[in-house]
Amino acid sequence: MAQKETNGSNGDHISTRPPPTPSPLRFSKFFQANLRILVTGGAGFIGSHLVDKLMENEKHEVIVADNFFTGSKDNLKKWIGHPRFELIRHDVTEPLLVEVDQIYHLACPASPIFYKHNPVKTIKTNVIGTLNMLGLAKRVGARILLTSTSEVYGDPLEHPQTEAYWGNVNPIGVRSCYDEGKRVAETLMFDYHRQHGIEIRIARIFNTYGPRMNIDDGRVVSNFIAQAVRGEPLTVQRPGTQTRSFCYVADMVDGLIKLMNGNKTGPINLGNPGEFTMLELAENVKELINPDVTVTMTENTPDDPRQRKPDITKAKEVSGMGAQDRPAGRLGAHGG
Ligand SMILES: NC(=O)c1ccc[n+]([C@@H]2O[C@H](COP(=O)([O-])OP(=O)(O)OC[C@H]3O[C@@H](n4cnc5c(N)ncnc54)[C@H](O)[C@@H]3O)[C@@H](O)[C@H]2O)c1
Ligand SMILES: O=C(O)[C@H]1O[C@H](OP(=O)(O)OP(=O)(O)OC[C@H]2O[C@@H](n3ccc(=O)[nH]c3=O)[C@H](O)[C@@H]2O)[C@H](O)[C@@H](O)[C@@H]1O
Repeated sequence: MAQKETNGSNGDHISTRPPPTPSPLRFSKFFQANLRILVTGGAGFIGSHLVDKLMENEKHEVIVADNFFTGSKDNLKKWIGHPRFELIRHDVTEPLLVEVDQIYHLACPASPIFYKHNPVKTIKTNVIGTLNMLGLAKRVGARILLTSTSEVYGDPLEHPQTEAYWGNVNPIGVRSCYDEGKRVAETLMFDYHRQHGIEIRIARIFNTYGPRMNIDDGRVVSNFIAQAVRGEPLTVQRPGTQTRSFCYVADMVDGLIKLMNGNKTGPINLGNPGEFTMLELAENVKELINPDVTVTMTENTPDDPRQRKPDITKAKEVSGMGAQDRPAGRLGAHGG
């Protein structure tokens, strides 16, 4: 079939190839909900909050597929046994056959210490896992959203980062299994979109924080809070002037749902442009939680990005997605 594409830099790539038709099984007599939604990685931090939000809509049926590497059933315990909810222990590096209308593809360890723990598995999850989910989307005619990352910009030489920036990424470093893995995942999404007409959405998520972060997964917000609560020194990795921009998880989930249901393919940056140095963050946590703790400088890890701040102009264009644009206030303002 003839196919025409526009490949604009404004997040609205359009393939004129019609999307695949839903499988007839989707409309079997067991079908009840208006929308059946698969969330891979739904037992994790962001995924479980996304499931909570999706389940609020009584017309949704939600299926979670997760291998529980970094996620936990505990995050979903309030939904286990619910008639509109199913939990499958499944590794996305293996094919999955389910009849769904939308796929939120989150499965991937996100904390640097976990994704570096088994880098070959991490890249398999990003590449083979995304291929499998795209194959599923093609077979059943589902729309698929990938949670990519600000790490696709690597150690960015442009600041703040717009979606048009191609990044500065080390292809052979210890973070490459994750950042290059996500870059390949984005490539696969666009190839399936152009070649097969799959309806795709790509979110480039910037550092997100909130309840259910693993206390011991090494991410900076949970590390500092846990250290402050225990009365231990806050470990700022050198030089401490590196920056990050932190988004509250409820805002992230709203952004993901709006992106999925809007008409832009992305990639679209999702995050809060409020930018902190790690030293500022430590001082902030200290002041809010335990003014008696000290701040200590420790060794950093290779290829740590020196600055990161999203340009969220495009996110704001997707109707009502300004929720991420919180003032660059104190992290505690959300009580998360
Ligand atoms: N949290 C952030 O700041 C952030 C930033 C950028 C991008 N992201 C992306 O968002 C997504 C969710 O991140 P998170 O912070 O909730 O991480 P998380 O580690 O809490 O959740 C990831 C989930 O995926 C599951 N998983 C991992 N490998 C899998 C596999 N092979 N098969 C099936 N399930 C698997 C884990 O068990 C876990 O439940 C990830 O794709 C991550 O790359 C997160
Ligand atoms: O938002 C993103 O795109 C990425 O952000 C994070 O990766 P990173 O920014 O390295 O997250 P942290 O491990 O929380 O580190 C943030 C900064 O804090 C510093 N840090 C970390 C831990 C600590 O105890 N002290 C400390 O100063 C690190 O050196 C780094 O500069 C996530 O964990 C990735 O999954 C995600 O894709």
